[in-house]
This record gives sequence, structure tokens and C-alpha cells, in this order.
Amino acid sequence: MTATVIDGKETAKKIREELAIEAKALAEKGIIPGLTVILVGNDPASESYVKGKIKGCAEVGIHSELIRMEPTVTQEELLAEIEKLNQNPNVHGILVQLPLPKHIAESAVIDAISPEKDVDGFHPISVGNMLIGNETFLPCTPHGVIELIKRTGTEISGKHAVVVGRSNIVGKPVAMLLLQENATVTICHSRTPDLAAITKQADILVVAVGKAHMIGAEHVKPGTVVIDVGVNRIETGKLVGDVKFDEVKEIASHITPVPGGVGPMTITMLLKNTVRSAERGLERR
Ligand SMILES: Nc1nc2c(c(=O)[nH]1)N[C@@H](CN(C=O)c1ccc(C(=O)N[C@@H](CCC(=O)O)C(=O)O)cc1)CN2
Repeated sequence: MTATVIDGKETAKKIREELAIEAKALAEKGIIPGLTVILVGNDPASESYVKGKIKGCAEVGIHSELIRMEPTVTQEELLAEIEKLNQNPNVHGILVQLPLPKHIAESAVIDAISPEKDVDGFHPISVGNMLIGNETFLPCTPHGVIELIKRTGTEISGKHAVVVGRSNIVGKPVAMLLLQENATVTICHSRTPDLAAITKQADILVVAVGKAHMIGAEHVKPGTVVIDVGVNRIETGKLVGDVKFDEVKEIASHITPVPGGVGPMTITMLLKNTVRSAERGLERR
């Protein structure tokens, strides 16, 4: 069996087309969705992701602003900037690109963003709402993962989903979202003994560890839907996932490539949250 390769770029494109229609409808009612991105320092990967976000906004009809801050900026200066944006009615979404320099506490920065504008879905209030199933901004990468699985036509309900990785940004929230979809969920991590014994039970396997090629054919049961969230640059300069794509593709029913799988969905879900935030603003008027 050779797996169907899930085309994240194509799915992201379709969702962006739908969002452009929604943003146009909002503009006709006098609301231009607005996103402000704060980039601290000049990490090349972050630069590239932020560029993708700004470009995505333009494609969909979201007004975006980029605030660049020196790597030496103090936490207080950054928090003061966020507070200004919290008060600005034209800003529907605020995003601080991660990671931040070590002298700034990420948790303090995330906590400072108004939950009403938390289009990354990282604020503890957003996370709590997600956990109890209330409507809220869902974190972009986990939301993208669920959307990709659904669009394969896979029924999540009743399936055994195994998540490898327990980060706050991907592993834990994706497990919660799969649970919300009525999957039976197992979370594995670096201290899980005999990883393959558990991953081989998965009907849906989500890997979000950040370790190149750690999951091979020996970890996967035939017919599994495999979602690879890892983005790792190896010595050759090539970008690869956490999954050995070529060998797992021969066993899985569906598989995401890296690049071109989950990655393009991350920015698209951010655009979706920003349009939703602008719609909520309109409802509150
Ligand atoms: N504030 C945030 N910071 C970070 C987030 C986030 O969601 N919010 N996630 C990551 C980085 N990220 C977005 O910010 C991101 C990562 C990867 C991709 C992507 O499209 N990847 C492509 C490959 C891109 C390449 O060629 O380098 C792919 O997988 O196809 C988009 C966004 C950490 N920080």
C-alpha cells in the first residue's frame, strides 16, 4: 500500500480563498481585519515565518503591521507595546513571534496579550477554553493538524490517536483537540518506554518532537494516518520531518510531507483566527 500524500499547500490555498470572501464581506460592513506581528531580533527562521504571515494577510485582505524590536529590548518595553495594541480597536489580532531572546519570559508576554486578540491561541484563558470545549481561538498548528485529518475524509471519532511530543504549542493541544473529536488519545514523550509498541497501535499518528527521522516503518501499523509536524534542517541544508517519509509512505494510508504538509496550515489558521476576531468585534458593536 502506498499512502495518499496530504497536500497542505493545496488545502491552505482553498481555506485562504474562503477567508478572502469573508474578509471582503467584513470590509463591505466597514471592518478591515487587522493583525499586528511583533518580531524581536533577527532569527532567520522567524524572519521567514513572519514574512509568510504578512504575505498571507495581503492575500486574504487582512491589514497587517510588523513591529520590529531589537534583540536587546527589555521585557517591560515589549509588554508596554502589547498594552498599546490591546487598546487599539483597529487591531483584531496580536502575535509575538516565538522564540524570544532568553532574557524575556515567554509566559509573561503571552499573558499580556488580551485573550480577545490572542490569535495564536496561546493565552492561558484560550488554552483553558479549548480544554473545556468552549468557543475560543485554537492554536494554529494543532488546528491545522485536525483540519488536515478531517479533509482526508478520516472519521476521528472512535479512533486511537497517538501523539508523540508534549509541547505546549503542539503536542498537548493537538491531543486535547483529538479528544474533543472523540478519539481515544495516548500521549508519548521522551520518557515513554518502548515507543514503537504504542505508536503501532495508532489509527492516527501525530508526531511533533523536532527530531529528524525519528519515526520509521517499525513504528507504524499498516493503514495509519500519519501527520508529521516536525520541521528539521539537516546538515545538507534540506528540510525534513520527524518521520522517515519514504519508508512510512509505503505503509500508511495518508501521510503529510515536510515541507508542504502541516507547515502551510499554521499560517492559514492564523489568518482564520484573525478574520474570526474581526467578526467578533463586529458582533460586539
Ligand atoms: N507566535 C508563534 N510563534 C511560532 C509559531 C506560532 O504558531 N506562533 N509556530 C512556529 C513557527 N511558525 C509560525 O510562526 C511556522 C513554522 C513552519 C511553517 C511552514 O510553513 N513550514 C514549511 C517550511 C518552511 C521552510 O521552508 O522553512 C513547511 O513545513 O512546509 C510556518 C510557520 C514557531 N514559532
